[in-house]
Amino acid sequence: MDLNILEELEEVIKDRKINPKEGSYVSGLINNENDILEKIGEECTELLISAKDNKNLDHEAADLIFHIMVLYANKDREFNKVLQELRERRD
Ligand SMILES: N=c1c2ncn([C@@H]3O[C@H](COP(=O)(O)OP(=O)(O)OP(=O)(O)O)[C@@H](O)[C@H]3O)c2ncn1[C@@H]1O[C@H](COP(=O)(O)O)[C@@H](O)[C@H]1O
Repeated sequence: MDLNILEELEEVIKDRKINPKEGSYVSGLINNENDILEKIGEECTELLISAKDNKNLDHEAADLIFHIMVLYANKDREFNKVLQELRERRD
């Protein structure tokens, strides 16, 4: 499993927060937690529909994970906490 992509993506998201970039999707969304949460709500619904239709599941799951990562960056919370949480749940 390629977990490096999560680290790379987290770095880009954090950088967009500190150094806003013209035309950047992340820069436009970050710092506005209500917008981020609204987007996560939409992405959850899109994931449910795609699962029921058996269509675009990977695309929609990636969208949801990405937006959760934006939320974590906005809260200055390491996404690694999620991975740690899963690790701690292991039997
Ligand atoms: N991984 C993503 C990523 N995933 C989803 N999105 C955006 O999230 C939005 C999702 O919106 P919607 O679900 O409403 O769907 P949509 O607009 O119809 O587009 P789809 O994604 O469904 O095709 C789209 O505008 C996508 O472009 C992303 N935008 C950026 N990234 C990463 O973030 C990095 C920085 O991006 P910028 O901030 O734009 O430079 C990029 O290099 C990418 O690695």
